[in-house]
Amino acid sequence: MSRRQDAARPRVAVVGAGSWGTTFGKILADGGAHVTMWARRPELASEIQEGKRNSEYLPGINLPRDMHATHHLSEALEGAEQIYLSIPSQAVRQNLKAVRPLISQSDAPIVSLMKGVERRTGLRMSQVIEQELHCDPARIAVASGPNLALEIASEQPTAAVISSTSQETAEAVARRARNKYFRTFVNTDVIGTEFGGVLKNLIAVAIGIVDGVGYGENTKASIITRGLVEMTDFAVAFGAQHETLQGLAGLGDLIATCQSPLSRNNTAGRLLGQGYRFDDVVKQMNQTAEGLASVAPILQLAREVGVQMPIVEQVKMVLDGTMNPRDIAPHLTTDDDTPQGERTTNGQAGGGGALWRSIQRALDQFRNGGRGAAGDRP
Ligand SMILES: NC(=O)C1=CN([C@@H]2O[C@H](COP(=O)(O)OP(=O)(O)OC[C@H]3O[C@@H](n4cnc5c(N)ncnc54)[C@H](O)[C@@H]3O)[C@@H](O)[C@H]2O)C=CC1
Ligand SMILES: O=C(CO)COP(=O)(O)O
Repeated sequence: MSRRQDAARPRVAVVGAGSWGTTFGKILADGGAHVTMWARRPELASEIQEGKRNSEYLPGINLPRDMHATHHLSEALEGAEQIYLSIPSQAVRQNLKAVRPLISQSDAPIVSLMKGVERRTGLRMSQVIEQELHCDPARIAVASGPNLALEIASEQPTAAVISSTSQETAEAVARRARNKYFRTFVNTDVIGTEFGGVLKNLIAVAIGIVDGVGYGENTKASIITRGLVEMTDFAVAFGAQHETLQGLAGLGDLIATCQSPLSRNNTAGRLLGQGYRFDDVVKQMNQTAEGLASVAPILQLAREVGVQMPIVEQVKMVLDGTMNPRDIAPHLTTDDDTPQGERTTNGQAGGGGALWRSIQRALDQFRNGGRGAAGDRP
């Protein structure tokens, strides 16, 4: 590609050059954008810029020849029409403080690729972005779904959902963030989409734990199924749509993360199940396992709205060293003595659920102006 052709392409910035940031940069570049990655470490920026590799996070992957990288934030953000953020959730606020003065003249959409909540505040990443950048929520989007970085970097066909309270923002981002191997749907349920990504990490830690102990498929299927109920109850209590949790950002991501040894949350859980202590697990993980930091704030939020999360509670006890990993599986309900009904939906269960879903669909179509944008609706 000539310099002139390169300059004519829409510019986007990706802040964070770990496994997901770099993979998303590749998605965007393969979709036709002029991508500049920001890497915190100069040596990583130069490996991407010069060698078109990120050997620490994406071994064996060749990055697009026209993908750029810098360790100067101002260079990465200059002229960006869309800005994607992919840094560990606990570091987002401090990084946004550096981003803010550099984009004061810009109204570019800000897209969160992260799947954690802030430990100190319990806030979702879109809320932290809104606070730190003082921007209209309609400018913020989040991307989520069954998106194990290394598989996508190998160009295996994958779907994701882009969510924003503004349908227009969601569609603009979804149009940019797609290519022949990466398909993006849209929705306007930011709460459900973000919480889906956060909560499936906690269930994936539980799955890792029982895997590490040596339990088999029945145990894992039981935890995945009951885990989805916990995820749904929690997210709906905070205003999410039930259906979002059945879609790519909920069930889809839950399946991928719970099944794959590529998942860092699953891997962290497996080490705990094998008997490693929490501190040793953290030392062994050289990549981000968001679930470990999200457990405590999620349980705090659950208590505030009166939602019971027996599986997540047990994950916390294993992390704290107060429960033997072997004991996690039998306690799948909150009350082991009294048999519970197998409730799989929230308050709109039964006949009301179908009616509710058709009302939601009608509302969605109305919001889309009858254009039938590809919503992520099962
Ligand atoms: N890797 C994956 O398959 C996927 C990850 N995600 C989410 O993407 C987010 C980022 O995760 P990954 O890229 O996987 O993590 P990673 O561990 O691969 O990379 C994190 C990057 O952030 C940098 N970093 C660490 N501390 C920092 C700080 N204080 N300030 C600035 N940069 C810092 C690291 O140097 C590294 O480049 C997480 O929220 C994760 O849940 C979402 C979908 C898929
Ligand atoms: O979010 C992911 C897949 O969708 C990645 O999961 P891990 O962070 O557990 O690797």
